[in-house]
Amino acid sequence: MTHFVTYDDVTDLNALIQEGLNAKQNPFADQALGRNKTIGLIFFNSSLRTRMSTQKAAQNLGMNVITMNVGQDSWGLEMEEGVIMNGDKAEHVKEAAAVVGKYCDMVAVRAFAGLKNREQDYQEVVLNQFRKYAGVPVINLESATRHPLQSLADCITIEEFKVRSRPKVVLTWLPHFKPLPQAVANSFSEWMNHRDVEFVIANPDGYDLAPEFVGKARVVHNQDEAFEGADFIYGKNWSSYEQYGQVLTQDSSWMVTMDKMRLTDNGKFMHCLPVRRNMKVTDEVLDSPQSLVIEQAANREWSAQAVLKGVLQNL
Ligand SMILES: NCCC[C@H](NC(=O)CCC(=O)O)C(=O)O
Ligand SMILES: NC(=O)OP(=O)(O)O
Repeated sequence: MTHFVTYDDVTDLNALIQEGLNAKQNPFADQALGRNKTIGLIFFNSSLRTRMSTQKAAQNLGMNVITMNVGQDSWGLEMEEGVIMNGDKAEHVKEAAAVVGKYCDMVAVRAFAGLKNREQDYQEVVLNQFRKYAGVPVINLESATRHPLQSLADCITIEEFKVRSRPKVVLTWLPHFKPLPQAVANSFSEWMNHRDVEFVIANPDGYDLAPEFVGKARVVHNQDEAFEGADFIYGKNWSSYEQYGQVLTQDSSWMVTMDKMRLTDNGKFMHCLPVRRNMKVTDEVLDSPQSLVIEQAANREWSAQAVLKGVLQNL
């Protein structure tokens, strides 16, 4: 693996899932592989899981880790080419990425969607600028349109907990008062489209994801109908793609409750976290044995380790 930015960087998903499961069984088997190698973790946005699990995975592989929060620890970075830099950004990504690439053997970047300009967000400017100028492999820690380390952890979790060979997996929109990115939902859909699952997306009118991410999924606008017989309920809020970045409704009837979970076939509840309790999903669901959110977050370590191993092997 050279870069890990989209699903297209994966050559064999089953093998990558197996790598994650192997790492979970034997975390320190590849300690020698990352010796004297350094990963830079660059954050333009907040993080708990991605930051800690990626650092842990790198350390399990014997790597050194340098973490930086852009705009707090470092200078603000200009992304646009050819501009007069007379604003609040003191450094251009051309120099910054190139310099980081000198200190690090690979660079991992988190840069969320701005949710103001759809074309700009969907061009993945920040990730692509790092790819262009860092001169080392780039790993996506959640970009404007995708969160592939999350999706790999989700695949691992579904593999571990499925009770039938072709489970029914439902990605459902949840209510939230803030506009959130589509990245987690896009990515989950992209990856589920490559799995042997019955995949359904449930969202209110006006919240359909971009067609290239929906793929062959069945989209329904009735949550109860989607939940019937489901094995996995994957909850996430996202702002509208059509009316880009807008909150069109906060309809609380889309919150996941135990009554909703009873429509499933003893289904499991998944969410990437952080989750706002009793707004997106009730305490009762999150605190029940049907919730997999902690196991899912734990699998972020093994997902990151599988990917970093693949990149190290290709250096
Ligand atoms: N990395 C996991 C999700 C990150 C982000 N959530 C958030 O920003 C939640 C913020 C809040 O609930 O205030 C998102 O939806 O893409
Ligand atoms: N799920 C996830 O990416 O969590 P963080 O935003 O805390 O990293």
